[in-house]
Amino acid sequence: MTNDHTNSDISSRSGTSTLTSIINISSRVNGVAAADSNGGDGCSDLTPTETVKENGGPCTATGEEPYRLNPLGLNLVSDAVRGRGVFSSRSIPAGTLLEESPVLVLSKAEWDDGRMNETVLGSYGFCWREGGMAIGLGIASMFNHSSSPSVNFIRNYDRGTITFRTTRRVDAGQELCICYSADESKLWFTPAGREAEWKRRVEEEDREDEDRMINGLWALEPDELVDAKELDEAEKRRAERAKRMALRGPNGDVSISLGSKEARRAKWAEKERLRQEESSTGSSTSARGSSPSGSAASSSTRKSTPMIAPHAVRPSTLVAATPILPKYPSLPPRVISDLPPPLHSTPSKRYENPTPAVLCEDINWREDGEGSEQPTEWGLVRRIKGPADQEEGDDDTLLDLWVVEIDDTKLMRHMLDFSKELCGSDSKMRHLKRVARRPNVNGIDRQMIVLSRVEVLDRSELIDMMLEFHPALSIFSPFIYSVPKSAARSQEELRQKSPIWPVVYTPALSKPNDSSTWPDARKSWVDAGIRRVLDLALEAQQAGQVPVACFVSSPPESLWPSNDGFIPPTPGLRACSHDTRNTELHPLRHAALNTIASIADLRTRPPFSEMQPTRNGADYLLTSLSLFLTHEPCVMCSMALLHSRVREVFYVFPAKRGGGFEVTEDGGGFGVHARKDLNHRFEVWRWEGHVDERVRELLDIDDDLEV
Ligand SMILES: C[S@@+](CC[C@H](N)C(=O)[O-])C[C@H]1O[C@@H](n2cnc3c(N)ncnc32)[C@H](O)[C@@H]1O
Repeated sequence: MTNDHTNSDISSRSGTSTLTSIINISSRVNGVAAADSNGGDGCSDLTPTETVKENGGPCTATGEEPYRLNPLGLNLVSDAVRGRGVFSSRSIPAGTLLEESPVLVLSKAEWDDGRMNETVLGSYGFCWREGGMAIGLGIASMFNHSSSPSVNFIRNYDRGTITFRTTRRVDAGQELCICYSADESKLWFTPAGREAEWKRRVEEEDREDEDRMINGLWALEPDELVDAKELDEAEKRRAERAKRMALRGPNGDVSISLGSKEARRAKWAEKERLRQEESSTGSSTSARGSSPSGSAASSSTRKSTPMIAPHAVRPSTLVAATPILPKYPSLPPRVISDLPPPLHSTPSKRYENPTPAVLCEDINWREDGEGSEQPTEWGLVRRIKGPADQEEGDDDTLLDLWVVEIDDTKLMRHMLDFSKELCGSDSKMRHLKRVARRPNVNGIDRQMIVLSRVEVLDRSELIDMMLEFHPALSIFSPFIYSVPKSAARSQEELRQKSPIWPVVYTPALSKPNDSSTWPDARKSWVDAGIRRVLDLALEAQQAGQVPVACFVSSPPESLWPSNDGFIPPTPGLRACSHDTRNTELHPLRHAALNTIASIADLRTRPPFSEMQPTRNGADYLLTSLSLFLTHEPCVMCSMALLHSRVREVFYVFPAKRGGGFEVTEDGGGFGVHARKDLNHRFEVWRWEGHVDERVRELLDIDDDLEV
């Protein structure tokens, strides 16, 4: 097949058949016939989905040879939600090169002017250098997205190819996925299985955008108003918002909005209009991924985001940088003498180049737990729960709901539809079955249907809404009923809760609360990590530093958890640091922040710069790493650890005041590592093993010092 032929073949087709052609080309590039060259065992092991054969049609179980894409025995398998994807028909080890796929590169102008986002190719482009876009041939275009990908890709700009390599072992029948974007809110489609979470995020973003827009308009001086109509619209939005707020619970956590689809469509149309206005006035920051072609806006009817695959951005994110920026009232000029005195006496020191990070020595531990250099009386390590863990464990509390009793089966349908519309989006009611059957006093069964949380709607609002939904519902009289606040996490809980109200059963992964069940190898490794930071902190103390130290490392492979979502860490990556505020004359040089900076620095230099990053676009993160600290970190460092996506943290000394992790029974403390309102959680463990009294004294720090 000549190049000319290939090109015309591709451009003359559209949709699925085009891509099937591309795949056939790939097979030939790999020197493999399209038919199975591996003596494979058909598509039965790949159920429940179908295998796509060479002509794009499904392979039936009629003894037909299974289709293999390349010598590794990769298959295309399709399902209704995600479309086609790449599956393995045999076990493939970590680090295997799956394919180096050639790409066709379009410049930014070609992509935008050709309105590619409005074509089928809009979902297939890889961002390329200088704002260009690349369409991958071979299997490149067939990988679906996963947030814990089994395949990594590297763009080879000079060769015009993309290399795909496995990041972990992939078993026969498993799908091979890449990560399009570490931030899933930037995807232009709802990742399968994430619909509920996605809906919640879109709603949150919409609310934020709306706030921004309203506040922005409100902050404009009258003579700066671009258009009086905009002000009207802002006013309308404010009113709408106020109305919706009235339907929210005290935490503002549920939005009950009947017919919200139309509202969202209108809002997005408005955003697109604003975005277009912005790009026509040239004020846009035109980085790819934050500013699609102007033409893309008109495609909003085809799909919500006319953006391209990896690193694409949904429109609501685009508009976050919206045109109408708030204008803050100008502050009175500040008199220099009002300012506090400078924090440091030698300002030149503040901006010294930091010394490059060094890969510190590994810790001394034993797989069998025996014979470490400093055998410890093995101490207990206790898991520190955050507010989210505590809430999940909070199992015996009740929730007040509005319910109705119903015996008329004809009205049942209407009432169920109303209930679905009303409480379907309330995350605090998802654990409840909507109907309960209860024998009443005369022994006759009665049905009850849940409607809403009492704290979200009052009775008269609810009755108005019922009437508006269907006049026949006006005969019902809602009353308050107390139901279990959370799902059943064990069979025992299911038995206890269901007689009160039927709840769903979501068995919890049992998380150990202490180290008693840990394997010896983990005990030995954690012990060695703790010893390392105690030693480092003593050295820091002797050097006149604040005696707080930190060590971060990828855990040895034998200690990796076996759960699906675990992303293997960068092997051998580790760093340590102590607090350096005294020598660097900088108040933010805390041990944890220094260590995060060291990891980011190490990843930019060999050997780590040459390794596959654990996840594209996430090179600076502490993904899957374990971190040891002498002291519970301050809130700032705890947030930095959260932002770095650390996997677990161990520390020895709790903060005397205002640490980032520990929470008190009366609800004090922050529990930054496990909060529902933050987007990452990690495990936190407090070491309660033996620490020499003298060491404790030397490492004691002031009550008020943030570390
Ligand atoms: C580069 S294509 C991947 C191949 C595609 N499945 C096909 O059949 O051609 C990207 C498209 O696949 C779908 N997709 C990929 N990953 C997905 C996921 N995790 N969940 C749902 N759809 C996904 C989306 O429709 C997206 O626009």
